Amino acid sequence: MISEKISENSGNPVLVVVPPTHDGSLDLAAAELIGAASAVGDPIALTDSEAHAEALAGFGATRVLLAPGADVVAATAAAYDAYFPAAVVFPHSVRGREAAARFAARSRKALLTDATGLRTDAEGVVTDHSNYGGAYTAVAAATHSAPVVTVRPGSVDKRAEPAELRVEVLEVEPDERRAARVVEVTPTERTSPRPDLVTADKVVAGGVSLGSEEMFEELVGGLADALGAAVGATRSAVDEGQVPYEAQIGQTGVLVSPKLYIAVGISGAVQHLVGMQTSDTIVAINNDADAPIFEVADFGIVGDIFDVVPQIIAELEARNR
Ligand SMILES: Cc1cc2nc3c(=O)[nH]c(=O)nc-3n(C[C@H](O)[C@H](O)[C@H](O)COP(=O)(O)OP(=O)(O)OC[C@H]3O[C@@H](n4cnc5c(N)ncnc54)[C@H](O)[C@@H]3O)c2cc1C
Repeated sequence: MISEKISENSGNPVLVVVPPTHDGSLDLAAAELIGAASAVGDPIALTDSEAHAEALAGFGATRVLLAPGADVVAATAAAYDAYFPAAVVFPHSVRGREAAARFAARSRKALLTDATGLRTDAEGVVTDHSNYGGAYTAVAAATHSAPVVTVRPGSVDKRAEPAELRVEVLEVEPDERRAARVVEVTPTERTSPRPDLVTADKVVAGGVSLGSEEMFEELVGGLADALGAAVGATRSAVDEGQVPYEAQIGQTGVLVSPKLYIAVGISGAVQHLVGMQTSDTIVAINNDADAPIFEVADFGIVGDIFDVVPQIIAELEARNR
């Protein structure tokens, strides 16, 4: 059934795998993944849920493959064999990474992880990767077959034009091989009414120099609220108990890529930079003009955070009134 439809398929398919979520909602990265794939070909989305087909076409998937109840890796293999895409794209999320790695190992394809973009050169699909806090950008390509790519959330601005809804049910052979099974899901209780850190457009992050939980909340929280931003932190601020771990940004925290990132009293250690340096606009406030954060900042204020930040908050509050 599928092979009959291959001839109808557009020239250069790129398979976008949208992994199932624990609550059945559509993966937040879907639009971004389809946008990233559209830079190198015609995005074909693979999902386990018919309920998401319309949204995926709206994001630009020229075809939506449905594989309800199938293991995501087995479904990806079936979709690959049907369409021979130029690349197979997953989100760089916990589920996306796990599925991408299993598919790449099983199908013996190159795995290019944490890409910040896809494009083509004379030889085919290449991916961009930002390393060591943005100090180096690496370009990667597979030496054989289509690459399996995971895309960093929030790193691709491109969005595809909406496409006509074309749905196809994929036939997936039952697979007896071992697969990861989610045994239990315990949602973390969100304690803050502020925007979610990972998906926020604006982030205000603070460092250990805030000195206390109260001061962190007053300055970093206050500036975040004046801007409608999420609150982030360095590991040192978390280690000092100024803010919970869920706010930690960096190598051992979350990766963020907002439109605006304000660093309040943050030195700019490489372990922090890896988590935020793909932000569109970075503003740094630090009293040390030689702090490494200024090397990645678009705008810098050399000054004392205890002087500068209350003035910015007062100015924003006056404008918001
Ligand atoms: C394996 C490993 C993993 C790590 N993972 C992470 C991670 O995920 N995320 C992370 O953030 N870190 C991580 N770290 C820690 C990282 O190396 C740094 O120690 C940490 O990021 C520094 O945090 P900071 O900027 O708050 O503190 P500091 O480096 O101490 O910097 C404080 C800054 O505040 C400035 N300052 C002080 N007082 C004022 C003032 N009054 N006004 C203005 N500026 C002021 C100072 O000039 C300084 O630049 C990791 C480290 C290791 C070894």
